[in-house]
Amino acid sequence: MNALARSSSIPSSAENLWDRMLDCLRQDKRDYALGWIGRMRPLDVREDVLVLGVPDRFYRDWVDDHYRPLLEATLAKVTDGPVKIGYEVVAGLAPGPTLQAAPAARPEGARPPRMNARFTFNTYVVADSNQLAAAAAAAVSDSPGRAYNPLYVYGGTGLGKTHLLHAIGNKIWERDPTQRVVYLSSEQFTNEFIESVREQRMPEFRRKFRDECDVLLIDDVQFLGRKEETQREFFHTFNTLHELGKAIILTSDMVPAEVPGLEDRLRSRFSMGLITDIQEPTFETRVAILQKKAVMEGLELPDDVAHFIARAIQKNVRELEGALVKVSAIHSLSRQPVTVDFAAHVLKDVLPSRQVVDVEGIQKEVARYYKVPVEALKEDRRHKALAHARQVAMYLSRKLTKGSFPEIAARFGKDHSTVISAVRKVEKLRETDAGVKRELDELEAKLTGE
Ligand SMILES: Nc1ncnc2c1ncn2[C@@H]1O[C@H](COP(=O)(O)OP(=O)(O)OP(=O)(O)O)[C@@H](O)[C@H]1O
Repeated sequence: MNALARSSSIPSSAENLWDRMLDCLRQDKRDYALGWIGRMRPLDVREDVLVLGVPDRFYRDWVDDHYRPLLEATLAKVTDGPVKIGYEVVAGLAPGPTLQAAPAARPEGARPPRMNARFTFNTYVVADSNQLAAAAAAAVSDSPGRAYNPLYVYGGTGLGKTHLLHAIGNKIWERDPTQRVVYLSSEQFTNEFIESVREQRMPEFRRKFRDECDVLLIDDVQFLGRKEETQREFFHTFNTLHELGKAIILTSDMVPAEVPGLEDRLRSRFSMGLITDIQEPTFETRVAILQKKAVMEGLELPDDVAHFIARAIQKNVRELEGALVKVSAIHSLSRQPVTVDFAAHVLKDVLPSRQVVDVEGIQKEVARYYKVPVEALKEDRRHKALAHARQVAMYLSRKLTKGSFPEIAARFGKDHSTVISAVRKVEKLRETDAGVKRELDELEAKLTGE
């Protein structure tokens, strides 16, 4: 029996539940949402899902983007047990209000300015490289102002700091849209401060950041360095919010102690809560991120292509994402299948030439160099020259693609112990045999373009 029907005090029919939800929304003064929500029809209760009828897919996506948290919170109030909202398109239902009309009809329900609805915990891949930062961010969004105040997240460019900052703000706001979440970069804070001074609007500025703020999210806090007046204002903003138990979350590309020109009193304030870093993602994390983003893009991404891109772009998730978007866009325009060759071609301008090296490319180059057929590299023939070429190709595959032994072995139709012993043998030869060293140097130069 499903959770909705389990409790005898709970209405079992979809209509009954829906009426109670609408009453609840009116009582909670959420009438602004009824324009959209009120046009849906309760259809059914399946497992733990209340299924609502919507006129079309556009309507469904809009309602889901804007009202799912409110709908699920309201559903939780009128029933118990884990319950979710589902949608089904029903022809003939009245179409929704126009998009333009919607924000005016629901001003207090609008997402806080500058907040990106795409950056959520659901779309964030957690791995070793960001585990602590993600766990701390989740804790802060569960108990804002109590857990780790301030939370200070630092790390290199394009590694997901801004994403986490938005995820915290989105989660707090989605759970309770009355929470006043203020997000901006430290540069924007500086600009607003300067403008407010110039236009004599400081009381308004202080009201915004001190009185009308429950959660302050400041991105790239390192830009406060050497801005003395702004730092002074920020110091007082920080103290006021902190004393009131309001949550403060900061990101930066370095630890507070290293931010040039940052006053000591801010350094020590920034270190009062938790300082945590985000490291460069490992190969496995990069693959996981690509796979998640591919699902979001609606792109079917074969594993070997994900591995190829993840090997080529190692330091920056933004670039990783950019590469995937490019592959996806050109695939949908050209309808060409997504293969490693296709990705290498599409990304040739994005990737430095040494980065587009893959096992197939290495096999071709090595075969050409030793004047043997490519296919012979994948066979078992023990002819001395062939065995040498095969071992060199395995060694270079390991060195230049950073692929795992089993991955490389699969490309040669061998098992991984064969690749391990080939790599060891060539490593030794490189040190002891000047001829082999020269061959390897020449091959590497050809393959990497260096
Ligand atoms: N772990 C992750 N999971 C999913 N997406 C990620 C992850 N890390 C980064 N991204 C994505 O990479 C892109 C860049 O991330 P973000 O803007 O948060 O980086 P940043 O660390 O703030 O960079 P910068 O210091 O340059 O501002 C975003 O589109 C973000 O969604």
